[in-house]
Amino acid sequence: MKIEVKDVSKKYKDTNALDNISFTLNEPKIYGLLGRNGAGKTTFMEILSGQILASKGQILIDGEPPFDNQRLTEAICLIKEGNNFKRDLKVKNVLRIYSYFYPTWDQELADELIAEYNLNLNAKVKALSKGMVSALGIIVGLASKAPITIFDEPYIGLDAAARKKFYEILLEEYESEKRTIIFSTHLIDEVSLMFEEVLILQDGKLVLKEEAEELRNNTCAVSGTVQDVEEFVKGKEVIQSKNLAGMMTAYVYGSIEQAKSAGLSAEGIPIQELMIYLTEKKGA
Ligand SMILES: Nc1ncnc2c1ncn2[C@@H]1O[C@H](COP(=O)(O)OP(=O)(O)OP(=O)(O)O)[C@@H](O)[C@H]1O
Repeated sequence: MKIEVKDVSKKYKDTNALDNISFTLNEPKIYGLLGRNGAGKTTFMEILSGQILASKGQILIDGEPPFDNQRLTEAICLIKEGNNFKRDLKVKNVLRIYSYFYPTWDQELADELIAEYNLNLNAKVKALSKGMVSALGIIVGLASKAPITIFDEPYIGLDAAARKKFYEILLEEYESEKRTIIFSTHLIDEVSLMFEEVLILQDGKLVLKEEAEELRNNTCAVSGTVQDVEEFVKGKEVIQSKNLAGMMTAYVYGSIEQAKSAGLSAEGIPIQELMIYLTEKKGA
């Protein structure tokens, strides 16, 4: 489904949670939505999923706004960090409700995941551990098979092995049937290899939207003497630079090969670091 974000702002009293952002997501991909605390990620995901309205501008999904739009809400599944489910419901009833709600629901996958995460179907949500509540969210998100599936830090309380399993199943599912997956997380290093496109928000503004492959190939950390590095970065966009004892490291848009052929040492920048440098620069 095509997602068009047109001049969207969201204001809460004095806070501009989103400040005039515009972009288009044209195709099913795994998108990483990144940014520091309070950058506006959750606000964006809530507007996209039709849960709240923008103060200005609009989001269109295949040309229609998602708010109060059943055709679209059946096509979007947002799993948040917590509070996804009524606490007094039994797990089996939560799953039943979602299976009725999503026309694309995959019960076989849900059953497989229930077994994988050892979820007690007769337990009430309020009796589950934090990790188990997250597992329930993950099951709903994956089994919904919603054409737009959004995960907002979905794994609080889940241990590393359970998270790894989640990533594996997510990728398997995605490979067998492409859908738009928007993934917001602070554990960027763990998941960044899954991302096909990365969006970074800062203070409600979009500071980067780029194919992950492009980022990997066209950004690098270049190190050498201050003079050599300064010479190399002339005319290039510098994301961040650091000087120490006559040596300099610059994080730039440019290929590793280009830097190496200029006699400098160069390496790729992990997406997590890139996010930090980009948001430092803009915040400075
Ligand atoms: N319901 C609300 N009422 C008032 N302010 C809000 C509300 N929701 C969000 N905000 C504010 O809007 C800004 C963006 O919040 P948002 O939750 O969208 O950020 P985020 O990027 O998801 O942050 P985090 O990574 O910490 O979850 C923050 O300053 C936040 O305090």
